[in-house]
Amino acid sequence: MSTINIQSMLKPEAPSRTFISDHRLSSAANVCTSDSLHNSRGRRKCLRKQNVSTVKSMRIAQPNHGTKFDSPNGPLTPDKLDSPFDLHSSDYSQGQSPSTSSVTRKTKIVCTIGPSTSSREMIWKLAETGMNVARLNMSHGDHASHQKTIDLVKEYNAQFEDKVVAIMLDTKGPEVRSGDVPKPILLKEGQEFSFTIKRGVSTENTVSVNYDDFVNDVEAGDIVLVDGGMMSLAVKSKTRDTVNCEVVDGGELKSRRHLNVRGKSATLPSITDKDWEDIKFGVDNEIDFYAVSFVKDAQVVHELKKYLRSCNADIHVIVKIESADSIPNLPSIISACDGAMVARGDLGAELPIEEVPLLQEDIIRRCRSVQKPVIVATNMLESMIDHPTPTRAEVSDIAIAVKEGADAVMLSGETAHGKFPLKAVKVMHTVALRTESSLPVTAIPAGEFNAFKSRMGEMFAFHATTMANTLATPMIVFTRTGSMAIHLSHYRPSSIIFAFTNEPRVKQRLILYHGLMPIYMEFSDDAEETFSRALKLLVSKNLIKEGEYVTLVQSGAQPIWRRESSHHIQVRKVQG
Ligand SMILES: Nc1ncnc2c1ncn2[C@@H]1O[C@H](COP(=O)(O)OP(=O)(O)OP(=O)(O)O)[C@@H](O)[C@H]1O
Ligand SMILES: CC(=O)C(=O)O
Repeated sequence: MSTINIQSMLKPEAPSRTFISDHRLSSAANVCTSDSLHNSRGRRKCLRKQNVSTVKSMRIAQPNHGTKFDSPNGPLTPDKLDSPFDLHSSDYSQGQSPSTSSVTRKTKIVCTIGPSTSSREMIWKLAETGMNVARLNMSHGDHASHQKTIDLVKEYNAQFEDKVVAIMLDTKGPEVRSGDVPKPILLKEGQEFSFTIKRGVSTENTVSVNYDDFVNDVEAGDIVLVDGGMMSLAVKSKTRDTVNCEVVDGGELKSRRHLNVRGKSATLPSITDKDWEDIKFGVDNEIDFYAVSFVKDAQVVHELKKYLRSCNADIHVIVKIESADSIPNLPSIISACDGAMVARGDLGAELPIEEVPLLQEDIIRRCRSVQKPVIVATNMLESMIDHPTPTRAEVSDIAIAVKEGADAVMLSGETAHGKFPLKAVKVMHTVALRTESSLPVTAIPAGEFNAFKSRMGEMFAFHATTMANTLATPMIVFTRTGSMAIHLSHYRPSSIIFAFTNEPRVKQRLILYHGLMPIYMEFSDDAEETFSRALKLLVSKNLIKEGEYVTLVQSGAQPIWRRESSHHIQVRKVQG
């Protein structure tokens, strides 16, 4: 076992900017020297000599850009990858579950549950294929149908200590929609067409809209988008109750279609009366996350959090960035929330579509810098709603989100009402896994060094990550609040992080974070006994092997065995 203890960590030498060069991590005993650790033969010898070894001084290498180097656990590049080329469409038609180990995938998968996937069988298969979070879209379905899904997910979760699917309730928000039409209205380019706030109108040149301020919000010259841009109309004039347009891009206007005005957000409150009812439904069911639609400022997040505190509900708030008005307020919104979703559908309707990739990158960067999870959503495998294979552009889209460091990627219609929901999850899994395997071992983002000096948990997470990366070991952390696991996830170690917690809600929540595999376990007062049980459990589940080395982190805001020891990072060999 190699141990770095806190007393020796309090006076680190000044680190360099982007990597530690010849950074000395000293501890009480001197068993392995810097040279022996850096030299692969020496390192093996040293680690073989005794399973318990203490790191005296260690050179931590520059970020490894693709070069394999030896470690006690073998090559650093992941070796357990599924082949990206082993997809056979016949294996993944609806109802068949491929056996996919999602253990080594770090980017999480959110699946929207809908008619294609709401059965018990499909929830099970989605979970086994790689779903980490089940999303309930409150724009569709009713409480009875969503209740059924929640119960099924909870039934699944109750069977496993090392598997979990979190539940995310996505609010409908202040959506503006056209009214019901008995049959689709054909819109032709150049034709005049009007939206009226009068109820129940459906003629070949006018349809109702469900939002009275629509006439006040739009001006001549605005562009109205239907279904996120499938059709578009230019506003020409308006009266007290009607907006007159000319069709720019035509199509078939069906019932209750989503309307956006390019560059403008509706002046409706972000949380509507229906949303409050749905939020209460979420509280009653102890769901894990709200995805709040059309957040425009931090105020709405504060309001929701205040309500949740008043109900004593421990539910995290993910803001959906999809409203034009949210963009100038991104810093305060991200500071107020618990995580964010890049909701590219509405974002690309309210803002010019060419802004979407840039905003995606910016939102991911902002969330990562404050250790909050970020989800990239919409159209990721859109063609798989109808087809068994994705387009190459869709595959690249997933790869880009993974490279940008998103915690999660999301499927919408693909799993809600698509023909190939399991295959879509499998494709997402495989593409994410393959992309992750190509990423260089993390360089710590510039600017991080100043932050961790004053924060013990972050400092430990940083050094533990550097050690685990250097030695190519999985990480194991024990956490009550989740905070240390989140710090570790932030540094994006090259291996998976097994996060043991004795809090079921923390287990549920951690599944959204990059690289974390949360596992429920009771903690005893005896740290050694708890470590030993944790290692046995991982071995019994084939998650680690006997003889393998693991990096064990014992730290965080509330160290669990405070009386027994100080903060520790240990490297130890898994014993039989
Ligand atoms: N619970 C549900 N019940 C029935 N259909 C659903 C449900 N959830 C999703 N769907 C269907 O899956 C489609 C895609 O889901 P998604 O979550 O992307 O909806 P959306 O973005 O709100 O789309 P839309 O604007 O069409 O409502 C929806 O348009 C709907 O047809
Ligand atoms: C997910 C969602 O709501 C959007 O992309 O608009």
